[in-house]
Amino acid sequence: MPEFQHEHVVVRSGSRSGLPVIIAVHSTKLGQAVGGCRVWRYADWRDGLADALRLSAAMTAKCAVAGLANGGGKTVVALPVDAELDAATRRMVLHDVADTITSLSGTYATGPDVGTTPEDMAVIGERTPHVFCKPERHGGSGGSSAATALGTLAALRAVRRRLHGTAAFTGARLAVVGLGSVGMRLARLLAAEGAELVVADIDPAKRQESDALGATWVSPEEALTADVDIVVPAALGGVLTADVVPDLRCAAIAGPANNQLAAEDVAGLLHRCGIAWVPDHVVSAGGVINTLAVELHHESTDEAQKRVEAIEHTVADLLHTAGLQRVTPAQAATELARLRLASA
Ligand SMILES: NC(=O)c1ccc[n+]([C@@H]2O[C@H](COP(=O)([O-])OP(=O)(O)OC[C@H]3O[C@@H](n4cnc5c(N)ncnc54)[C@H](O)[C@@H]3O)[C@@H](O)[C@H]2O)c1
Repeated sequence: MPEFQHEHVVVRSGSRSGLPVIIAVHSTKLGQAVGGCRVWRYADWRDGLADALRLSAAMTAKCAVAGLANGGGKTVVALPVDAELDAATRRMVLHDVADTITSLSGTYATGPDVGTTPEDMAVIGERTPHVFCKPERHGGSGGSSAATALGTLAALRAVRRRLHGTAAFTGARLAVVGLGSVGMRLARLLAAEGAELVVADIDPAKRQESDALGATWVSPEEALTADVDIVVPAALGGVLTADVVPDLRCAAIAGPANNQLAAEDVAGLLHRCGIAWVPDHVVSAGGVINTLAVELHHESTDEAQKRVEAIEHTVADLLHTAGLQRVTPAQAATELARLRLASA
């Protein structure tokens, strides 16, 4: 039986919506647990619970590796597969989430995630102060995609330096898979720095802007297996399967998409094939770093940006340690998180 590693897990029927509201607090060893609020459809509410357990543990690792004085948590509202939330029901759900957060006495604060927006955080904020990323007009720092893109760029600089001895992107070849709010911002930043881009998205409407950036538009499968220096997964998880690894032609993979590995052991497989994979929780930490710097520590946007850009050093150190100790960057990140938690 797997060990129960969470400090506190609440599952309750929302008193207004009747929907399952799940909050998993994985760890408060380093400080208040933080993690987004996912409102998503599940075949079984227990799948939502499994998501909350897994994602809250990943938030603990993310905060620890990023050097934040926070722990990991996650909210999941498990909707039935056929559910459509009208505006009134959505408010009820968000107030149910807020009351569940209140019941945790400040040990956990939430923010946006899949299926929620900064506007939703303002609704949660009507009933609890423990919420980040409200829109700026409501006193929050808004969405985190820009900081996540900037942090990803910083991570890619470290990878680029490790591969080619330079952090400049001129002439570097990268494939960005997924041109959503993070991926498109990142593609713009990379194109502005002279990178040669291969890009993909399942939404053909993204093609026009990518053409304007001078990127080569291909299918998502072609982008993943493109002959480039670095593949940047920036869409959904599970893209790195054991089957796809032999077809990969890149030297490294580093992107913000959550849960890129279809199974844990794919990290070892990539390593044996000579492909450096940087864990997504390290690459995508820019959003949470920026939010906490601005909203919790009241730092200026410049100071927050410097913290986000420091992801370059975190990734450089992990790649260096992994090389020295002959372990995967994922193992090096796990060990770093373990040490930071142990010394808390
Ligand atoms: N937004 C953030 O601040 C943040 C922070 C941490 C992690 N992430 C993760 O980064 C990833 C991207 O986040 P986002 O906010 O840009 O999401 P988004 O929903 O704005 O964009 C996702 C994009 O991927 C495309 N897409 C979906 N399936 C695809 C496929 N199979 N192949 C190619 N493209 C596909 C979508 O059409 C969309 O354009 C997600 O995995 C998210 O969980 C985001």
